[in-house]
Amino acid sequence: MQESVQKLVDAGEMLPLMEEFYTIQGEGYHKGTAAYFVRIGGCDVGCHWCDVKESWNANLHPPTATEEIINNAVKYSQVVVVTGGEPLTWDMTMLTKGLKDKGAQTHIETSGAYPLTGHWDWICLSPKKVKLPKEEIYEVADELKCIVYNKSDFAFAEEQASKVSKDCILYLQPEWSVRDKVVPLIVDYVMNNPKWRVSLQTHKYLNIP
Ligand SMILES: C[S@@+](CC[C@H](N)C(=O)[O-])C[C@H]1O[C@@H](n2cnc3c(N)ncnc32)[C@H](O)[C@@H]1O
Ligand SMILES: Nc1nc2[nH]cc(C(=O)O)c2c(=O)[nH]1
Ligand code: SF4
Ligand SMILES: [Mg+2]
Repeated sequence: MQESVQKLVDAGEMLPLMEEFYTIQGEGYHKGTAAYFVRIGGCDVGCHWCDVKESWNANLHPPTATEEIINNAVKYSQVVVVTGGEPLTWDMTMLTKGLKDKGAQTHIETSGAYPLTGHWDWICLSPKKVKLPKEEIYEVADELKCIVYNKSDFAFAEEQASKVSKDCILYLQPEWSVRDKVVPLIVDYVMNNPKWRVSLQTHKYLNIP
């Protein structure tokens, strides 16, 4: 990358944009709600079941002016979900300030593995064992969305739930490729531990992005 571009990316004035699309939030608390998704490339957390591995290598995604991302997003929706990749790889200050200045609600999907930047109306924290969240994000997470791939993920989810605020909404979401096997376990678990709720990737059932 050109040095001048690298500087702008470091400052959050440009971001490696992978894709952006207007759709229905499929997961978690806001599922069913129209939102504009901004997917930023770059992630080195390395979840083996990640459903967007094409996002990992930031160099494959063109550095795009943050102002351009903002001006485009607000044309479509008052709710903008920033995801990735891992958006907190980058400085989210400029992006979220610009979106909020234009009256948009800013939501983030994050593993929390990097320092929290940006001004967020909604933080969905989806912690990963392989790269744990930074301590600072637990107290400000609005929802905790733990992915269940096997039985050991329930213990990890409880550990993570003990770190968030009392108002944080707790979700268990099946890992897509093993959903038939883990959905019954999640259903049982939620009935026995009703502080948890089920989250499904409803967009995959609806065949929308
Ligand atoms: C692709 S990630 C991008 C944002 C951020 N890197 C993160 O992991 O939160 C968006 C959401 O999809 C979830 N996810 C990714 N792959 C999944 C899969 N195969 N099954 C279920 N959920 C998945 C993640 O846990 C996260 O909540
Ligand atoms: N419809 C839809 N809802 C989503 N919620 C979180 C997503 C993500 O990949 O971060 C996602 C996604 O990719 N599509
Ligand atoms: S942290 Fe998110 S984007 Fe990164 S590998 Fe895991 S699920 Fe995929
Ligand atoms: Mg997704």
